[in-house]
This record gives sequence, structure tokens and C-alpha cells, in this order.
Amino acid sequence: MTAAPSQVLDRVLVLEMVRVTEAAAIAASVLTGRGDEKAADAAAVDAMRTALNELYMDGTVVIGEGERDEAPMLYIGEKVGSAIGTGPKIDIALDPLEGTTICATAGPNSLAVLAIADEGGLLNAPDVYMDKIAVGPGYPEGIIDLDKTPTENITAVAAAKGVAPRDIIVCVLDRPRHEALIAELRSIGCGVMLIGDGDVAGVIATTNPDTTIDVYMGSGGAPEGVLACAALRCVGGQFKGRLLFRNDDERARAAKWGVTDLDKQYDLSELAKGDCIFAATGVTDGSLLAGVKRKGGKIMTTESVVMRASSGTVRWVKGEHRIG
Ligand SMILES: O=P(O)(O)OC[C@H]1O[C@](O)(COP(=O)(O)O)[C@@H](O)[C@@H]1O
Repeated sequence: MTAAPSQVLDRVLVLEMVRVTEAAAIAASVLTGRGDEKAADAAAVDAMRTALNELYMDGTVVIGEGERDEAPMLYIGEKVGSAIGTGPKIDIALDPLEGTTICATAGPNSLAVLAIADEGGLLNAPDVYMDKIAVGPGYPEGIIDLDKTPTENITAVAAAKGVAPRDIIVCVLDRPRHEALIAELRSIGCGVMLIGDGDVAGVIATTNPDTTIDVYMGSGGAPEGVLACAALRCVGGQFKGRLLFRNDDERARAAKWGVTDLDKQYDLSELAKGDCIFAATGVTDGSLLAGVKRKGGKIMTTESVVMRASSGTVRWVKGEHRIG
């Protein structure tokens, strides 16, 4: 699926996005493996906010660290950029440290992540769970459907790939709530790759044959779902998501951010629509990106990816940063 180029998302911003995720990743990396999730997250948030405020834009955080009363920085609705009120109006979805526990325990696949789109381009997903299913590019449109059972989805994907269900690898977050899903997938012979955290990387992994992951399934954060969709818009693939609510408070939160149909099955193009840019920098090593490394005493190396939906361009960026 392609998108018409936005008149607002300046080409310059494509590369500037990397500076922002690099800054967050470097700040978090200093606390990798220190067992302090909050400190690592706070460092990433602070660095990302500072870097965002240097960009020429009138930015609005639509997916961020939470609501204003619970998150002092990068809260939903916060204005960022150096040209508030005058610059191009841009919506921002961000997760300065996706996989806080991974970072705190030096596990794989923690990332600093950012997506931008024209105003209104990203679903203002509340901080609730989302049921998700994703596949990479190359499958017939509509092959995955949350209204179908896991067995039906896997059978369809396997048939389209020309293999048996036992040849399909499904990535699932390792959570007690997924016990029945995992059991069903194993009962039809699928390989289930369990991940401890980090489903943005899990969804994106379906687009990279090297990971061997064919399908992503299960529930995770709704904001992470929108971020993953921004990436899939750029590199191809399909995604379906449905918000999951545990109580009336969560339903009210969704309504507050303009979500009217609470049971809707969202398509990729509704979660991230139009032109968008996605950027990520690895904090720890993972299937998508290498993590931040210290090279000698005063140099940090980073690996990032930045991509744009309208052009389909994917840039892999290696950075060397001199630190004080
Ligand atoms: O841990 P839960 O409650 O199952 O939530 C799943 C979500 O948590 C994560 O694994 C990590 O999120 P954080 O970075 O906020 O810790 C996400 O990738 C995923 O969407």
C-alpha cells in the first residue's frame, strides 16, 4: 500500500527523526541491565523530549507516556517542537523506551521508537490493550482477521505461503493470558516463538524473513500497535487490531480520545493513515537493530532505521557519537 507524499512531512524531517531516537536510546543505554526500569525510561523520555523540541514543527504527542496527570513529560496532547503555532502541524506517536523491562534486564529488542504523520494520521489509541494479528508483505489482502480463530488464520497464511501449518512460526508475548492461544497454535503444529516483552519489534519481525517469524498474534499495548502499524505502512505487511477494555474507566478513556466504536476491528490503514515516517534506534541488541555500544571510552555507536510510507524508502543508519 502506498501513500501520497505529505506536503507537511518535510524530507528533512526523515533524517531528523533518527537524531531523536538516537538521543533516547543513548540515554537509556547507560542504564541497561541496572534493574531500574523507571530510571531508564525517565532518561529516554527526557532525551527524546529535548531532541523533539529542537525540530522545526508544531508537534502534538498523540501517543505518548500517558495522560497529563500521570506523565509529566511527553504526555498525550503535549505540544513539542521549536515552531509551536507557526510550523507544520505534525502528530507524533512515541515510545522513548519500548521494552523498559528488557532494558533493565539487558534482554533483547528494546528500542527507542517514534512515528510522525500529518495531523489526524495516527489513531489516538488510549493506553489499553489491543488484540493484534500481523503478517509481513506478500500475502493476499485480507488474509488475517481477528474474527477468525487462530487455526483459521494460520491455515489461510500457510496455504498462501504454500506450506503446512506446522511450517508457520508465530511470535506471541509470553503471558498467562495467552495460554489458550499458545496451546491452540501448538495443537496445529505451529512453532511458537515466545517473547518476554517488546511487541513493536515482534510485529516488525514478520516483515523480515531472517527472523523466520511469519505471524504475530496476541494482545499487547494499543499504543505499541499504532507504532508498529506506522512501520508496516512503510515496509508492507498487514495488521488488524481491536481495543480490549478491562473496565469502564478504560472505555471512558477511549471515548475521551475520540474512539467511538469500541468493538471495531481496525485495519492497518486506519491505525496509521496517509504518509508517515517511522524511526527506531536499538537500545539493546535485537532482531531489528543492534543496541547501543560503547566503543572505547568516549564513543557510543548506534544503529537505527528510518522509513517513509509515501516513498517506501528504508534507511539503515549507523551512528558514532562522541560523549562528554
Ligand atoms: O506487559 P503487558 O502488560 O503484557 O503489556 C504488553 C506491552 O508491554 C511491552 O512488552 C513493553 O512495554 P513497556 O515498554 O511499556 O514496558 C510492549 O511491547 C507490549 O505491548
